[in-house]
Amino acid sequence: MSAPALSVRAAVPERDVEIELTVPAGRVLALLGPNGAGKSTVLGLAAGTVRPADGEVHVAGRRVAGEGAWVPPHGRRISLLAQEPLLLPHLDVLANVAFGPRARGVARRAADEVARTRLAEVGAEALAERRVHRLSGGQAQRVALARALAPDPHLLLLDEPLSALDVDAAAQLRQVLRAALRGSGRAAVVVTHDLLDVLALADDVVVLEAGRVVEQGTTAEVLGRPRSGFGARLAGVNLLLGERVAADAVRAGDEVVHGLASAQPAARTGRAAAAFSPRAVAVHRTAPGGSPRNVLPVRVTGLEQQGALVRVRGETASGTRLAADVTPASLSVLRVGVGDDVVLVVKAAEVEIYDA
Ligand SMILES: Nc1ncnc2c1ncn2[C@@H]1O[C@H](COP(=O)(O)OP(=O)(O)OP(=O)(O)O)[C@@H](O)[C@H]1O
Repeated sequence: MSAPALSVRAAVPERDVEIELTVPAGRVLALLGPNGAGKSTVLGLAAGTVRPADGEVHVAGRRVAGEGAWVPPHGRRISLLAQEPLLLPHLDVLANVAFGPRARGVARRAADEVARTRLAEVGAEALAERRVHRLSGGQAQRVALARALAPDPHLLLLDEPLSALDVDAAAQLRQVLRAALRGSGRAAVVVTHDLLDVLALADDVVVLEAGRVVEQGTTAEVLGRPRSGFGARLAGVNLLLGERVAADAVRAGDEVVHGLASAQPAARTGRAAAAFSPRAVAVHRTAPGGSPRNVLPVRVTGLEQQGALVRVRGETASGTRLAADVTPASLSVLRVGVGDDVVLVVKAAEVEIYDA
């Protein structure tokens, strides 16, 4: 098996970042997390713009940072595609894309050949002779992608590559990126806030919070069974994390939530998650009597339209954020507003319980 494209086990104490993660050869990792979680720091550790105080960084099996080792950015064979295309304004498109191979000593004709192949790959071969200032935002970002791919890097770093584009241009470039990455043998780390990028591009997901990895797995695992608040919001589910008190029940803060154990638990106790869809939740003013349902008191923190439904956002006394998607009609009967105390009600049959 070939060495991982990237492995990081590093501490950057001045940023309170302590990270361990691996990008296997040929795979695409989505790096997710709230602002200030440490995503840029991880990219910097890989690219060589951030030095770890402790630990090691390996790129394609080579130690590029660690005690007694330091390979500067240009020696790492890592390409970056950032929000802005960062093209050289005085060169035409072909020369921009040929620049990386040329800098690695490839002869001009061969470098131009590589550049044309990469431009064709991103659907921009017709732009080869164009001056950079005459490109649209989407075209420039395609060219920047071709430029990033041209030196045949060990690893591609994508730092919110679509966020400066309008919706249509972003959708097009997402497909171009998908074609360039999925199943190509290329390895990449993509920092994004967009679920569509994760779905289109990522084999694996790492979620960072406050400088630590809080969740990692394949994209299907993380979206199917999130184990962090951020992962749950991305997956669009409600998540309560706590201690298992029975095969089918989790204590989270003051609440015990009953559900269906989706798999044989590893143990009768231990950390567990209770997850359920906002669509499975009803909103009441007071707890309804009768059938055995989970009743979760929250204070309403926001209301927003969600397609034909209204999303009611709330927070439990212990600070867990939950959401319910209800019809406008049911909400108008309740007359619920921000700041009100309500109860969210969900049937046990709608709640999935799993180890966390
Ligand atoms: N140049 C710097 N010097 C010192 N601390 C920094 C520097 N850059 C970032 N930090 C701190 O390091 C921590 C991690 O920041 P980082 O920029 O890696 O997060 P991020 O996940 O990329 O955030 P964002 O989504 O806002 O870009 C934060 O606490 C931040 O304030």
